[in-house]
Order: sequence, then C-alpha cells, then structure tokens
Amino acid sequence: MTTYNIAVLAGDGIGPEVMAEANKVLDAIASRFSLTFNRNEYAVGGFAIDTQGEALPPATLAGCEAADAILFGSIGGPKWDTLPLEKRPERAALLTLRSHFDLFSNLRPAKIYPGLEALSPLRADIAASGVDVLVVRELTSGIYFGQPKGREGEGDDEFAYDTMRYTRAEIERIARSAFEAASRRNNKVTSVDKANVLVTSRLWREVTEEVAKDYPQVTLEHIYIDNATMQVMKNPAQFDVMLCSNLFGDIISDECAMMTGSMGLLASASMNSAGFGLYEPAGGSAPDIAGQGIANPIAQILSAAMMLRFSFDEAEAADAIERAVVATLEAKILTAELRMPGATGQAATTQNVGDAVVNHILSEQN
Ligand SMILES: NC(=O)c1ccc[n+]([C@@H]2O[C@H](COP(=O)([O-])OP(=O)(O)OC[C@H]3O[C@@H](n4cnc5c(N)ncnc54)[C@H](O)[C@@H]3O)[C@@H](O)[C@H]2O)c1
Ligand SMILES: CC(C)[C@H](C(=O)O)[C@@H](O)C(=O)O
Ligand SMILES: [Mg+2]
Repeated sequence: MTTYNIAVLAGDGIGPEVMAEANKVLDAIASRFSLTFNRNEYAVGGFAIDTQGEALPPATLAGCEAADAILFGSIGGPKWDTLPLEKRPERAALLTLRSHFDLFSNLRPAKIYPGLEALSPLRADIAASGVDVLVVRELTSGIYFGQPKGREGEGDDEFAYDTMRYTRAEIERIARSAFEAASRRNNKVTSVDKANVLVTSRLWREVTEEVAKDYPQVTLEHIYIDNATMQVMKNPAQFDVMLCSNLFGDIISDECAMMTGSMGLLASASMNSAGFGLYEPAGGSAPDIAGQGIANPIAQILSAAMMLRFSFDEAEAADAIERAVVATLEAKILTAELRMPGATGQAATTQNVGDAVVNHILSEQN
C-alpha cells in the first residue's frame, strides 16, 4: 500500500471548514484506491499568531519540510489586518512558504463544464462558448518580493514604494511551465503584460518569445493586462493558457474563478522544479461567510485532486475526485453563492457538498 505524507495547514476563516471536507474526500480515495495518507495538521496564519505568537511557527515549517506535499486552506482576516505587513498571515506565512520552497509555478485552472453554464454570471452564449482556461502565474518574484520596498518621510512628503523586478531566469522558467502546460492542452499561450509601460514587461516579452522557439507547435500571443481583463469576460473561449506575472496572475485568476460561478470553485497548485507542491484554493478565508457552514468546499477538494495528480502521480484518483465534483454540481447540490436568485428549496451546506462528493467516489467503486 502506497503511503503519502501530507502536511495539512487549514488556517483561518473558512479554511478549517472546507479542509474537513477535503479530508473526508481523501479518506474515500484512500479506501477506494488502497492508498494511505498520513496527515499531520499544523497551525498557520492568524490561528498560529493567536496560539503560538507567529504566523508560521518553526514546527509548521519543519512539518512541511518533512511532508511529500502541503495541503493549505486559507489565512488572514480582519483580526490580523492591523499588524505590520511583515507579521501579517499573508506575508509571514503564505508568501514565506512560497518563497522558502521556491514554489514559482502556480497553476490555476478555471473551467465551465458543459451543462453547468447556468452557474456562470456570464451571458448564456458566452458561458456556452467552451471556457477552459489555465492561468499560469509566476509566484515567487515580481512586485510581491522585489527589493527595495518601504515607506519613508513625513507629512505630505511621506512616500511608499514597491519594486517590480524580474530576472531573465525567473521569466524563462515560468514561461516554460506555461508552454509545457499548453503542449498538454490546446497549444496556445497568451502572455499577459504591460509592455507599453513597464520595463519588466519588455524583458518578459523578449524572454517569452525566446522560450516559444522551443515549442513550435504552441502559438504565442501577447496581450496587455487591461485588455486581458476585458477579453476574459467578452470572449473567454479564445484563451487556453494565460501566462502571468505574480500580480497580474493574482488579479486575472479571481476573474477566471468568478467566470465559472464562484471563488469557491478555483483550485490551485504551487510547485517547484522538483515537483514539490503546495495545494490551496485560489480564494481566501472569506470572513463574510466564515463560521456558518455555508462555504463551498469544492476549491479545497479540487486542490487535493491536483495534489494527487501532480505531487503523487495518482491520476486515476485525481480523475475520480474531479468526476465526483462535476456529478455533485450536475445534481444541483449547490452552496448558497452558486444558486440563482429566487431558487427554491434549501441551499446545500459545506458538509452536504463534501458528503455528495464522497458518496459519488464510493458509489463508482460499487
Ligand atoms: N490563499 C489564501 O490564504 C488567501 C487568498 C486570498 C485572500 N486571502 C485573505 O483572505 C481574507 C479575505 O480576503 P477577501 O475577502 O479579499 O477574499 P476572499 O477570497 O476570502 O473572498 C472574496 C469573496 O469570495 C467569497 N468566497 C471565497 N471563497 C469562497 C468559498 N469557498 N465559498 C463561497 N464563497 C467564497 C467570499 O465569501 C467573498 O465574498 C484576507 O485576509 C485576504 O488577505 C487569503
Ligand atoms: C493572500 C494573498 C497573499 C494571495 C496572493 O496575493 O497571492 C492570494 O490573493 C492568492 O491569490 O493566493
Ligand atoms: Mg488572490
């Protein structure tokens, strides 16, 4: 029986609620595919600040280092918003983990499944046009990490600055991730930049063009970020892989999530060149709905599926989860945020959705 060691970091807000459902799904997968998942839970984010004094305690980092993969929930919330930036859960825990493990390649797939167009807020004909986009986001550099950053001066002269910085090597490796992904999909990369204004984008374009020469079967297009945000809504079917810097990918991936119907549907994989990964929903701790048992657990469940596929090479198990998610949506077992205004009957709870996914996985076995 194959055994995998997973560091489970549920975090804050809806994190623990949706993680409970992903854990149930992993139990069902373990039983159906004769796998063993050793799951060790560690404190992270605001919860870790409250209980251990820091957002990423040493035991949490050590647990992640010892694991085969990290399954991450979400962190942050109003309670910790007034802390200095470097102590906040977002930077002290999540960005530190991304940087520590060199998780430069962030994959965020957004798809409108045939038959599930009604979940999308897009106009029906656009939603039906075949939307299947993979955002490939650079995750360990750019304006999130560039130095110097700071705040100086006083009064009207006070100023603040961040640095958008990319090396040729950093652009090259994320571009390769995008071209590799496109080669396994529909052979198109759209590189998103602001090359009409930013020097980093000029280099980004140049390097992307060079990498493209190694992938003659893949078409490369360039688009400015402002136009990209508009085109994603107008004609999403034109996109296959969208290659983005750290900040642009953050923005576009929320938009792509919403295209499918909810932030609660978008899973993500953040990987390094050795195949080690952190898997998390692209959305956050959703303080507005936390604690009510109504968050959508699908992004967390699909993140677990990505972990099985990319870190453990268990494609059949990952496929089984994805089929079960689609079946659950098709059966209209929908959390509140996915329902049409005026829908009759009760919305599904977080638990109802997790149970439906589990039942589907186990029913396929019987
Ligand atoms: N990876 C992470 O841990 C992560 C990601 C994004 C934001 N954050 C943090 O989360 C906190 C809240 O941020 P925000 O409000 O800007 O973004 P958010 O993604 O938490 O929420 C945005 C909207 O999407 C909804 N939403 C998100 N996930 C959902 C789900 N699973 N089911 C149903 N609805 C869902 C929320 O209810 C909210 O209306 C902040 O502290 C932010 O820094 C963390
Ligand atoms: C919480 C925050 C630091 C994070 C980001 O900006 O990368 C989040 O928005 C995401 O998309 O994963
Ligand atoms: Mg984001």
